[in-house]
Amino acid sequence: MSALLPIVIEALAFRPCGAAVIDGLSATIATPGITAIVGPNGAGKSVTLRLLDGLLVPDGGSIRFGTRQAADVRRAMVFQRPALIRASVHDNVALALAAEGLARREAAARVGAALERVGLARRSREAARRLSGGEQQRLALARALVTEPELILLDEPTANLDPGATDVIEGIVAGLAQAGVKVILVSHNLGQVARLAGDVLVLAGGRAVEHGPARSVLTSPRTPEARAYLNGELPWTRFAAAS
Ligand SMILES: Nc1ncnc2c1ncn2[C@@H]1O[C@H](COP(=O)(O)OP(=O)(O)OP(=O)(O)O)[C@@H](O)[C@H]1O
Repeated sequence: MSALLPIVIEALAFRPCGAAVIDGLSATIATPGITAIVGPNGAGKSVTLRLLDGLLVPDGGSIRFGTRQAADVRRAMVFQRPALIRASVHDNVALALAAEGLARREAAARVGAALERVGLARRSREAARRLSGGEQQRLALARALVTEPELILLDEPTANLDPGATDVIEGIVAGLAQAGVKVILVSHNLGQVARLAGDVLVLAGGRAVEHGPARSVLTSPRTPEARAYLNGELPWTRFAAAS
């Protein structure tokens, strides 16, 4: 199979109501493993993930996935708040396979393997809505994994979770990356970014302001926008003070 990498984002624009939400974003994601996208609220991180997933269509620019046609890239996205149906844990995962037309036995095996991977195999008959927040997020991960994605897009997957549940999710995500799945993770948890990511892309105002190895971006950011975000400053305070 031809390569998924590099993912080349070029002059990407998204202007849903005239005003630019994504404003000429360019970046090349060339390394396997986990890429983190960070930046202040409203920077355009979630929209970028949706554009990468194909859920939103850009108004300009392009996203290329190695030598592959975008439509052939098996992608899955996990949202901050998992949208679950009123059904069992098993059926919530099986739903993701509905379009694949698999034989019942094969579908059941795939669902079982995905639930095993996130530690929910024994809970498969329970009602999904009765799971805790952390368990629901693991279920959302299983629903993404069952489609056997090459690229998984995670939008703040641990934003509402306690440290223990966060640790479990981080272990699953690290395992996916080790197994060769390309992961792009949006997170405000900079400790998590330091633990997981190989490279970090910083967005501000719908543009990429910095991109590099996690260690150097997190410890010595080069641009004022990245420094402002990573130092926990409110950017408008900083820039207003400078003007
Ligand atoms: N589908 C959409 N159509 C129009 N505007 C949108 C859409 N999705 C998001 N926006 C707007 O785009 C801007 C960026 O939103 P986005 O959710 O990408 O920010 P973010 O960087 O993920 O922020 P946060 O850290 O707060 O989650 C916001 O002003 C938001 O209201």
